[in-house]
Amino acid sequence: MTTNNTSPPIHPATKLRRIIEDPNGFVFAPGVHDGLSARVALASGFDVLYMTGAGTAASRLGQPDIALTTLPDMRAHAEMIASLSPTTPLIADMDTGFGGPSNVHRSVLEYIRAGVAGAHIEDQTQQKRCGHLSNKQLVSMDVFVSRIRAAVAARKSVGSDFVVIARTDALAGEGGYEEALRRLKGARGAGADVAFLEGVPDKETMGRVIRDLEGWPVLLNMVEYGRTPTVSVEEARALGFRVMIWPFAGIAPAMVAMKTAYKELKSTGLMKGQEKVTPKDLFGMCGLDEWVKVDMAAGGEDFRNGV
Ligand SMILES: C[C@](O)(C(=O)O)[C@H](CC(=O)O)C(=O)O
Repeated sequence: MTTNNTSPPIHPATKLRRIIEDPNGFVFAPGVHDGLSARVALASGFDVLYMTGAGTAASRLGQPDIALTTLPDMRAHAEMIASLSPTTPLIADMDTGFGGPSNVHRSVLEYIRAGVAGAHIEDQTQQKRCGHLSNKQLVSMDVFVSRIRAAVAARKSVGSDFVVIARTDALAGEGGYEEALRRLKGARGAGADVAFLEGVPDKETMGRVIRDLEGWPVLLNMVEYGRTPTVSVEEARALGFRVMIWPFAGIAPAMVAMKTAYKELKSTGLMKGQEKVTPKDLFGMCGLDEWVKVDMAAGGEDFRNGV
Protein backbone atom coordinates (compact mmCIF):
# COMPACT_ATOMS: atom_id res chain seq x y z
CA MET A 1 0.00 0.00 0.00
CA THR A 2 1.31 3.44 -0.84
CA THR A 3 0.89 6.29 1.61
CA ASN A 4 0.63 9.89 0.74
CA ASN A 5 2.17 12.16 3.34
CA THR A 6 1.08 15.43 1.81
CA SER A 7 -2.29 16.33 3.25
CA PRO A 8 -4.70 18.00 0.85
CA PRO A 9 -5.01 21.78 1.19
CA ILE A 10 -7.79 22.95 3.49
CA HIS A 11 -10.72 24.25 1.52
CA PRO A 12 -10.99 28.05 1.90
CA ALA A 13 -14.57 27.82 3.19
CA THR A 14 -13.38 25.42 5.90
CA LYS A 15 -10.52 27.78 6.73
CA LEU A 16 -12.92 30.68 7.09
CA ARG A 17 -15.38 28.64 9.16
CA ARG A 18 -12.58 27.54 11.52
CA ILE A 19 -11.56 31.14 12.17
CA ILE A 20 -15.15 32.13 12.78
CA GLU A 21 -15.82 29.21 15.10
CA ASP A 22 -12.71 29.98 17.13
CA PRO A 23 -13.85 32.44 19.85
CA ASN A 24 -10.51 34.24 19.53
CA GLY A 25 -10.47 34.18 15.74
CA PHE A 26 -10.56 37.45 13.82
CA VAL A 27 -11.01 38.00 10.09
CA PHE A 28 -9.76 41.21 8.58
CA ALA A 29 -10.37 41.52 4.85
CA PRO A 30 -9.67 44.33 2.42
CA GLY A 31 -12.14 45.04 -0.35
CA VAL A 32 -11.03 43.90 -3.77
CA HIS A 33 -12.96 44.91 -6.86
CA ASP A 34 -11.13 43.21 -9.72
CA GLY A 35 -8.28 40.85 -10.52
CA LEU A 36 -5.52 43.41 -10.14
CA SER A 37 -6.71 44.66 -6.77
CA ALA A 38 -6.94 41.05 -5.58
CA ARG A 39 -3.36 40.44 -6.75
CA VAL A 40 -2.12 43.54 -4.95
CA ALA A 41 -3.99 42.64 -1.75
CA LEU A 42 -2.53 39.14 -1.82
CA ALA A 43 0.96 40.51 -2.45
CA SER A 44 0.42 42.82 0.54
CA GLY A 45 -0.01 39.77 2.76
CA PHE A 46 -3.79 39.61 3.30
CA ASP A 47 -4.99 36.11 3.98
CA VAL A 48 -8.72 36.72 3.51
CA LEU A 49 -10.23 38.89 0.76
CA TYR A 50 -13.60 40.61 0.47
CA MET A 51 -15.24 41.07 -2.94
CA THR A 52 -17.18 44.30 -2.70
CA GLY A 53 -20.47 44.39 -4.60
CA ALA A 54 -20.25 48.15 -4.96
CA GLY A 55 -16.75 47.78 -6.36
CA THR A 56 -17.88 44.98 -8.66
CA ALA A 57 -20.67 47.17 -10.02
CA ALA A 58 -18.20 50.03 -10.51
CA SER A 59 -15.32 48.08 -12.00
CA ARG A 60 -17.15 45.41 -13.99
CA LEU A 61 -20.11 47.47 -15.19
CA GLY A 62 -19.08 51.07 -14.59
CA GLN A 63 -22.32 51.44 -12.63
CA PRO A 64 -23.44 52.52 -9.15
CA ASP A 65 -24.39 50.05 -6.44
CA ILE A 66 -28.15 50.08 -7.13
CA ALA A 67 -28.95 46.45 -7.99
CA LEU A 68 -27.67 46.53 -11.57
CA THR A 69 -25.33 43.59 -11.01
CA THR A 70 -26.91 40.18 -11.59
CA LEU A 71 -26.00 36.76 -10.24
CA PRO A 72 -23.97 35.92 -13.39
CA ASP A 73 -21.99 39.18 -13.02
CA MET A 74 -21.25 38.59 -9.36
CA ARG A 75 -20.55 34.90 -9.69
CA ALA A 76 -18.17 35.31 -12.63
CA HIS A 77 -16.33 38.13 -10.88
CA ALA A 78 -16.04 36.15 -7.65
CA GLU A 79 -14.87 33.04 -9.47
CA MET A 80 -12.13 34.95 -11.25
CA ILE A 81 -10.95 36.55 -7.97
CA ALA A 82 -11.15 33.27 -6.01
CA SER A 83 -9.14 31.50 -8.71
CA LEU A 84 -6.15 33.81 -8.20
CA SER A 85 -5.37 32.18 -4.87
CA PRO A 86 -7.51 29.07 -4.44
CA THR A 87 -6.40 28.59 -0.83
CA THR A 88 -7.27 32.12 0.31
CA PRO A 89 -10.82 32.54 1.64
CA LEU A 90 -12.87 35.02 -0.35
CA ILE A 91 -15.94 36.57 1.28
CA ALA A 92 -18.24 37.97 -1.39
CA ASP A 93 -21.22 40.26 -1.44
CA MET A 94 -24.41 38.43 -2.46
CA ASP A 95 -26.73 41.43 -2.17
CA THR A 96 -30.28 40.11 -1.63
CA GLY A 97 -29.47 36.61 -2.88
CA PHE A 98 -31.12 37.61 -6.18
CA GLY A 99 -34.72 36.56 -5.56
CA GLY A 100 -36.85 34.19 -3.52
CA PRO A 101 -35.63 31.17 -1.55
CA SER A 102 -34.99 29.11 -4.69
CA ASN A 103 -32.89 31.89 -6.17
CA VAL A 104 -30.96 32.31 -2.93
CA HIS A 105 -30.39 28.56 -2.74
CA ARG A 106 -29.09 28.52 -6.30
CA SER A 107 -26.95 31.63 -5.73
CA VAL A 108 -25.23 29.96 -2.77
CA LEU A 109 -24.54 26.79 -4.80
CA GLU A 110 -23.16 28.95 -7.62
CA TYR A 111 -20.88 30.83 -5.23
CA ILE A 112 -19.70 27.55 -3.70
CA ARG A 113 -18.88 26.18 -7.15
CA ALA A 114 -17.10 29.45 -7.90
CA GLY A 115 -14.77 28.84 -4.93
CA VAL A 116 -16.21 31.53 -2.67
CA ALA A 117 -15.82 30.86 1.08
CA GLY A 118 -18.67 32.95 2.44
CA ALA A 119 -21.15 35.67 1.51
CA HIS A 120 -23.50 38.21 3.02
CA ILE A 121 -27.19 38.24 2.21
CA GLU A 122 -29.35 41.20 3.17
CA ASP A 123 -32.93 42.21 3.82
CA GLN A 124 -33.34 44.97 1.26
CA THR A 125 -35.84 44.59 -1.57
CA GLN A 126 -34.66 43.32 -4.92
CA GLN A 127 -34.02 46.88 -6.08
CA LYS A 128 -31.47 47.30 -3.33
CA ARG A 129 -28.92 50.05 -3.03
CA CYS A 130 -25.65 50.58 -1.19
CA GLY A 131 -26.26 50.39 2.54
CA HIS A 132 -24.77 53.84 3.02
CA LEU A 133 -27.32 55.58 0.79
CA SER A 134 -30.71 56.90 1.92
CA ASN A 135 -34.27 55.59 1.47
CA LYS A 136 -33.57 51.87 1.46
CA GLN A 137 -36.61 49.58 1.24
CA LEU A 138 -36.75 46.40 3.29
CA VAL A 139 -38.48 43.07 2.86
CA SER A 140 -40.33 41.67 5.89
CA MET A 141 -38.49 39.78 8.56
CA ASP A 142 -40.12 36.55 7.37
CA VAL A 143 -38.80 37.05 3.84
CA PHE A 144 -35.35 37.86 5.19
CA VAL A 145 -35.29 34.79 7.40
CA SER A 146 -36.45 32.62 4.50
CA ARG A 147 -33.50 33.92 2.45
CA ILE A 148 -31.12 32.92 5.25
CA ARG A 149 -32.82 29.57 5.71
CA ALA A 150 -32.46 28.88 1.98
CA ALA A 151 -28.78 29.84 2.04
CA VAL A 152 -28.05 27.57 5.00
CA ALA A 153 -29.97 24.68 3.42
CA ALA A 154 -28.01 25.16 0.19
CA ARG A 155 -24.61 24.97 1.85
CA LYS A 156 -25.69 21.95 3.89
CA SER A 157 -27.09 20.20 0.81
CA VAL A 158 -23.57 19.96 -0.61
CA GLY A 159 -21.74 19.52 2.70
CA SER A 160 -19.98 22.85 2.32
CA ASP A 161 -18.48 24.95 5.10
CA PHE A 162 -19.52 28.08 3.20
CA VAL A 163 -20.10 30.85 5.76
CA VAL A 164 -23.51 32.52 5.68
CA ILE A 165 -23.45 36.12 6.85
CA ALA A 166 -26.82 37.69 7.62
CA ARG A 167 -26.91 41.41 6.91
CA THR A 168 -29.71 43.68 8.00
CA ASP A 169 -30.22 47.19 6.69
CA ALA A 170 -33.06 47.76 9.17
CA LEU A 171 -31.12 50.17 11.37
CA ALA A 172 -31.91 52.95 8.90
CA GLY A 173 -35.62 52.00 8.79
CA GLU A 174 -38.56 52.90 11.00
CA GLY A 175 -37.95 50.13 13.53
CA GLY A 176 -34.34 51.23 14.03
CA TYR A 177 -32.02 49.26 16.26
CA GLU A 178 -34.68 47.08 17.89
CA GLU A 179 -35.99 45.89 14.54
CA ALA A 180 -32.47 45.28 13.24
CA LEU A 181 -31.67 43.21 16.33
CA ARG A 182 -34.89 41.22 15.97
CA ARG A 183 -33.97 40.42 12.38
CA LEU A 184 -30.44 39.38 13.24
CA LYS A 185 -31.72 37.12 15.99
CA GLY A 186 -34.18 35.61 13.51
CA ALA A 187 -31.33 35.00 11.09
CA ARG A 188 -29.32 33.37 13.87
CA GLY A 189 -32.27 31.06 14.51
CA ALA A 190 -32.28 30.18 10.83
CA GLY A 191 -28.65 29.07 11.00
CA ALA A 192 -26.65 32.10 9.84
CA ASP A 193 -23.04 32.03 10.99
CA VAL A 194 -22.27 35.74 11.30
CA ALA A 195 -24.32 38.89 11.96
CA PHE A 196 -23.81 42.05 9.92
CA LEU A 197 -25.51 45.21 11.16
CA GLU A 198 -25.28 47.62 8.22
CA GLY A 199 -24.62 51.33 8.67
CA VAL A 200 -23.66 51.36 12.36
CA PRO A 201 -23.72 55.09 13.17
CA ASP A 202 -21.54 55.29 16.28
CA LYS A 203 -19.30 53.40 18.66
CA GLU A 204 -22.05 53.09 21.23
CA THR A 205 -24.13 51.04 18.78
CA MET A 206 -21.05 48.98 17.95
CA GLY A 207 -20.69 47.99 21.61
CA ARG A 208 -24.43 47.47 21.96
CA VAL A 209 -24.79 45.01 19.10
CA ILE A 210 -21.82 42.99 20.32
CA ARG A 211 -23.42 42.76 23.78
CA ASP A 212 -26.90 42.02 22.46
CA LEU A 213 -25.65 39.21 20.19
CA GLU A 214 -23.16 37.83 22.69
CA GLY A 215 -21.55 34.60 21.62
CA TRP A 216 -22.32 35.17 17.96
CA PRO A 217 -19.68 36.53 15.54
CA VAL A 218 -20.47 40.05 14.35
CA LEU A 219 -19.03 41.76 11.26
CA LEU A 220 -18.09 45.43 11.04
CA ASN A 221 -18.38 47.05 7.62
CA MET A 222 -15.78 49.79 7.52
CA VAL A 223 -16.85 51.93 4.57
CA GLU A 224 -14.83 55.07 5.00
CA TYR A 225 -16.84 58.28 4.59
CA GLY A 226 -20.05 56.24 4.81
CA ARG A 227 -22.44 56.17 7.79
CA THR A 228 -20.02 54.44 10.13
CA PRO A 229 -17.25 56.31 11.97
CA THR A 230 -13.80 55.01 11.17
CA VAL A 231 -12.33 52.66 13.72
CA SER A 232 -9.06 50.80 13.39
CA VAL A 233 -8.72 47.06 13.17
CA GLU A 234 -7.34 46.99 16.73
CA GLU A 235 -10.27 49.02 18.01
CA ALA A 236 -12.84 46.85 16.20
CA ARG A 237 -11.25 43.79 17.67
CA ALA A 238 -11.19 45.28 21.15
CA LEU A 239 -14.89 46.15 20.80
CA GLY A 240 -15.54 42.47 20.16
CA PHE A 241 -16.09 42.32 16.39
CA ARG A 242 -14.93 39.08 14.84
CA VAL A 243 -14.95 40.03 11.17
CA MET A 244 -14.04 43.35 9.61
CA ILE A 245 -14.27 44.33 5.96
CA TRP A 246 -12.91 47.45 4.29
CA PRO A 247 -14.90 47.46 1.01
CA PHE A 248 -13.39 50.59 -0.52
CA ALA A 249 -9.77 49.99 0.55
CA GLY A 250 -8.69 49.38 -3.04
CA ILE A 251 -11.24 51.05 -5.25
CA ALA A 252 -11.30 54.48 -3.61
CA PRO A 253 -7.54 55.08 -3.84
CA ALA A 254 -7.54 53.54 -7.34
CA MET A 255 -10.16 56.02 -8.51
CA VAL A 256 -8.21 58.95 -7.08
CA ALA A 257 -4.97 57.75 -8.69
CA MET A 258 -6.66 57.27 -12.07
CA LYS A 259 -8.27 60.70 -11.93
CA THR A 260 -4.92 62.32 -11.24
CA ALA A 261 -3.13 60.38 -13.97
CA TYR A 262 -5.79 60.88 -16.67
CA LYS A 263 -6.11 64.54 -15.83
CA GLU A 264 -2.38 64.98 -16.18
CA LEU A 265 -2.24 63.08 -19.46
CA LYS A 266 -5.15 65.07 -20.88
CA SER A 267 -3.76 68.44 -19.85
CA THR A 268 -0.04 67.95 -20.45
CA GLY A 269 0.05 65.19 -23.07
CA LEU A 270 2.50 63.35 -20.86
CA MET A 271 2.57 60.99 -17.92
CA LYS A 272 4.93 62.50 -15.39
CA GLY A 273 5.22 62.21 -11.67
CA GLN A 274 3.85 58.70 -11.50
CA GLU A 275 5.65 55.92 -9.75
CA LYS A 276 7.52 53.95 -12.42
CA VAL A 277 5.64 50.82 -13.46
CA THR A 278 7.07 48.84 -16.35
CA PRO A 279 4.92 46.38 -18.29
CA LYS A 280 6.90 43.64 -16.60
CA ASP A 281 6.16 45.10 -13.16
CA LEU A 282 2.45 44.93 -13.94
CA PHE A 283 2.58 41.41 -15.35
CA GLY A 284 4.81 40.34 -12.47
CA MET A 285 2.10 41.46 -10.05
CA CYS A 286 -0.32 39.35 -12.07
CA GLY A 287 1.65 36.12 -11.81
CA LEU A 288 3.92 36.21 -14.83
CA ASP A 289 6.68 34.23 -13.08
CA GLU A 290 4.27 31.44 -12.17
CA TRP A 291 3.13 31.12 -15.78
CA VAL A 292 6.72 30.93 -16.95
CA LYS A 293 7.28 28.11 -14.45
CA VAL A 294 4.15 26.31 -15.64
CA ASP A 295 5.34 26.49 -19.22
CA MET A 296 8.88 25.32 -18.39
CA ALA A 297 7.66 22.47 -16.15
CA ALA A 298 5.54 21.21 -19.01
CA GLY A 299 8.51 21.32 -21.34
CA GLY A 300 7.19 24.34 -23.20
CA GLU A 301 9.41 26.53 -25.32
CA ASP A 302 7.58 29.79 -25.03
CA PHE A 303 9.73 31.43 -22.38
CA ARG A 304 13.02 29.62 -22.88
CA ASN A 305 14.74 32.82 -23.94
CA GLY A 306 13.10 34.93 -21.28
CA VAL A 307 10.17 37.31 -21.42
C1 LIG B 1 -20.44 46.35 1.70
C2 LIG B 1 -21.09 46.74 0.43
O1 LIG B 1 -22.24 45.96 0.24
C3 LIG B 1 -20.17 46.50 -0.76
O2 LIG B 1 -20.72 46.36 -1.84
O3 LIG B 1 -18.96 46.52 -0.62
C4 LIG B 1 -21.47 48.22 0.37
C5 LIG B 1 -20.34 49.17 0.46
C6 LIG B 1 -20.73 50.56 -0.01
O4 LIG B 1 -21.24 50.70 -1.14
O5 LIG B 1 -20.54 51.53 0.72
C7 LIG B 1 -22.55 48.50 1.38
O6 LIG B 1 -22.22 48.80 2.53
O7 LIG B 1 -23.73 48.45 0.99
